[in-house]
Amino acid sequence: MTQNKPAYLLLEDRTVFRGKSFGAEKEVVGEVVFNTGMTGYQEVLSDPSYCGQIITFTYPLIGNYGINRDDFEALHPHVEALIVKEHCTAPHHWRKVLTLEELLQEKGIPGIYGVDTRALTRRLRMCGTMKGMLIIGREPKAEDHARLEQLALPQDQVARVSTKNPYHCPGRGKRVVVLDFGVKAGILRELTKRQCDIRVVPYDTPAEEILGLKPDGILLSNGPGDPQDVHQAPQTIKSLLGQVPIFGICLGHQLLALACGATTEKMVFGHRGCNHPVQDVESKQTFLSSQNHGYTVATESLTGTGLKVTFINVNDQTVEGLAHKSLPAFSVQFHPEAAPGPYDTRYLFDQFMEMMEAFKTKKNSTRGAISYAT
Ligand SMILES: NC(=O)CC[C@H](N)C(=O)O
Repeated sequence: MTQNKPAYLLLEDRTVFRGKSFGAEKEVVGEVVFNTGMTGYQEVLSDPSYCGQIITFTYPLIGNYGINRDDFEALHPHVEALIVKEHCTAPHHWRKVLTLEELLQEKGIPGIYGVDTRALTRRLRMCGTMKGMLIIGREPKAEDHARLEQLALPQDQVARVSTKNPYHCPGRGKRVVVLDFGVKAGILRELTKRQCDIRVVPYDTPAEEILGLKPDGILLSNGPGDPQDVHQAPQTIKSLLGQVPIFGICLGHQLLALACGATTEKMVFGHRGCNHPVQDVESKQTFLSSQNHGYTVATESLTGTGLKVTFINVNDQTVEGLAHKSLPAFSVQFHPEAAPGPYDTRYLFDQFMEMMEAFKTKKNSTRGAISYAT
């Protein structure tokens, strides 16, 4: 039990935040990012896209409804550490099976509480996300900072979180191959609700193997890290484009853009939370969306790619959605499956279903056509 040992977060810019330890007693290094959601800590903790990151929540009380059996987005959380103002030791909810601290201990994840998370968030907003080191039971030393500066953040997070073996979630409807870059359970849930027959395959599955599964559509999942580190994915997606309808979510959206020749860039502090407004460029309708990303598609790189912008972020005008102008492929930077967050954009899964149906109908009608020699 590590509760109440002094603990420190040392940032790359030498700032130190002091708090107390809870969860596992472990010194870790990661990219420190902030999430502005008021609820949904269990989904956030278990979202594979946070692999390698230390999360601080801007909401001051975390853990007040405990941890339940239903809301995990992956079997094992991949987050490096958690930083909160206050963690609740006596949560109350009828679905509660563990406290937040019990989960952190069980999964070997360290946490710090009692931190001025407002000041930490302001620092990250001003200076951008940066590397951080968690130190427990002793004050940070100059050598720690030197070590932190030298340590490179990992680049293999997708390989770490993607499934090692293909698996099948049977259904009566459309066959969807999910290219797993770190898929959230929420995405599979939305496909299952629509009766899809789902084949989840590892992130590095070759295009021929994917097409060999005879999919009606391909879903490019969310995932951690820099999209430019997933080297073979853009080439695979390029070979699939036009052959089968494609829907990309978050990392999947960024990889679709790379496959079409656009570029991605790192944002200063990213978008992580449940209330990010996005606007449909055509209808001008605004939706609230759930988001978790630190990279974005560079708007100026879209010229000549065949892609058009379908959604923009209302706060900073960054690209939030893309569609191919002539091929059946579209993508969003935000999370239509929510988990956690608002369900405003869940209709995009229906749009994917319609795209698969239209593509199948068109293919069948051209396959059966008789051509006459003239
Ligand atoms: N949720 C995601 O898929 C995140 C995508 C990517 N890792 C980013 O941070 O931008």
